[in-house]
Amino acid sequence: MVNNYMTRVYDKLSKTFEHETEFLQAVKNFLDAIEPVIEKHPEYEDLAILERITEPERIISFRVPWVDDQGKVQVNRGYRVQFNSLNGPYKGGIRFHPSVNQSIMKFLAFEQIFKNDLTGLPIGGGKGGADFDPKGKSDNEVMNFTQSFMTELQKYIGADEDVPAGDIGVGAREIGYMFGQYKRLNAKTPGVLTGKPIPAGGSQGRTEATGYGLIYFLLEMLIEVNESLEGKRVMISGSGNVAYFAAKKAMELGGVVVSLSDSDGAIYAQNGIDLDTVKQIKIDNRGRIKEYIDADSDAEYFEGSLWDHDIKADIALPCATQNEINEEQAQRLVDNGIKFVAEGANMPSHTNAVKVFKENKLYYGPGKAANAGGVAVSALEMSQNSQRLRWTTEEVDEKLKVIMKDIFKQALDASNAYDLDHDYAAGADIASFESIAKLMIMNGVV
Ligand SMILES: NC(=O)C1=CN([C@@H]2O[C@H](COP(=O)(O)OP(=O)(O)OC[C@H]3O[C@@H](n4cnc5c(N)ncnc54)[C@H](O)[C@@H]3O)[C@@H](O)[C@H]2O)C=CC1
Ligand SMILES: O=C(O)CCC(=O)C(=O)O
Repeated sequence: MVNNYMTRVYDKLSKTFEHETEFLQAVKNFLDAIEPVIEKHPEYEDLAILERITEPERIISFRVPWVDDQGKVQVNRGYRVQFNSLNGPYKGGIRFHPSVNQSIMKFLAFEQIFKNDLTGLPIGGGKGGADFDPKGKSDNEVMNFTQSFMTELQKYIGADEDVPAGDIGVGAREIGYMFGQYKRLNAKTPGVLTGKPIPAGGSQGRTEATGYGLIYFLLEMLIEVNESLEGKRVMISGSGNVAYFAAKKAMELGGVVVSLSDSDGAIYAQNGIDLDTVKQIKIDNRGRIKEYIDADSDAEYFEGSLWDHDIKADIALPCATQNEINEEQAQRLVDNGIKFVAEGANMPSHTNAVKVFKENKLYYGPGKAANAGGVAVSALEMSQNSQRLRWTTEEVDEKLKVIMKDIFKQALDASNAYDLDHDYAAGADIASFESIAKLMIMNGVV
């Protein structure tokens, strides 16, 4: 970053929020990417475009008291970061994970502004969560916690104000409990949350959307350089919602998925993973991925990170969590033949890892663009709820394909316009920033 205005803004942020490492990382990556746009628009400095875009409209943080199965009172901290509502109601998931803090919430909400803009749908950027660890908790404990979380959160959300959904640790079960509690307190329509169970007003295809959308984005990356998914070896990390449905769609389209993981370790199956077994372990029984090797004697299990192992493959799809790939692990991927990286998770590749991908001319699809299918179908769920309609699985999937194709095109076109040689990360940032900056100017000083 050499532009003086940008440097001043970033320096101030890094002094004020020196402990918010993930937030600063996301902002720095973004500013580096949009530098050519700022150079073209010196008037943005007087309009304080960057100061405004990096300051959340508001951050809500709150106490979440609940009672565990032993009758003991537990307390967690909940958050909702309402970052930017220029494009519509704040939209973004709720994460339940012990690592949740203000920095992680702010980075996710910041990314969401641009991701949501790329979908072309009328949704602003937000994110929320709590430092609650669902691992090992009973169904009753999860419900107690979730109801207490919603009892406070419901004061700040609404179908036209802020529409949360799921993220790590929050799936249809948790959204169902949240929606039940919201209705009990407000007696309002379903549009207040997305990712709801289908009978409670959820959309067909939302559960699958992030993983499927990731593969539709990957297909565009492949087609652009005259390649296909057929026969390609695909490494996937994570084994949650995004990883599972990415694996399913990749296999359907001829890819060979050779790995999955969780926070304890990773499985590797040379000839491809059997997804029915994974479904039984991870989705039906909420178990650990290690159990897979009991059912598949050809598979191996490694403790620790998937990315620490030498696995020959063509495509890597990180679908677990932020900063899961560091510089050294990125170099290992390059050395093992990976040519395409598309991110299902949010910011899974550390900044230095992305540098390695770029230096080695890998095709790199950033999470902000590649994983936008989930929030896009959430916005379609909002549309269906407000029209009191239900679209079929096929209708939703068709719309998702069109949206992912369009997001890829926006990233590619912006990369071409600035002569960036297939830099889809910079392209996605530039395309969405240009659109948001225009909107900021139209809206006056807000
Ligand atoms: N659910 C959605 O619609 C969307 C999710 N994402 C992102 O995708 C990623 C995964 O989310 P979901 O699949 O929804 O969550 P999930 O809770 O269903 O699954 C998370 C997976 O990541 C693994 N994991 C968590 N921490 C880990 C660590 N430190 N090391 C290795 N594995 C770890 C977990 O074991 C689990 O397999 C997150 O970054 C999330 O923000 C992005 C867009 C939408
Ligand atoms: O569907 C949504 O609103 C949440 C999606 C989300 O959290 C994400 O895109 O990271």
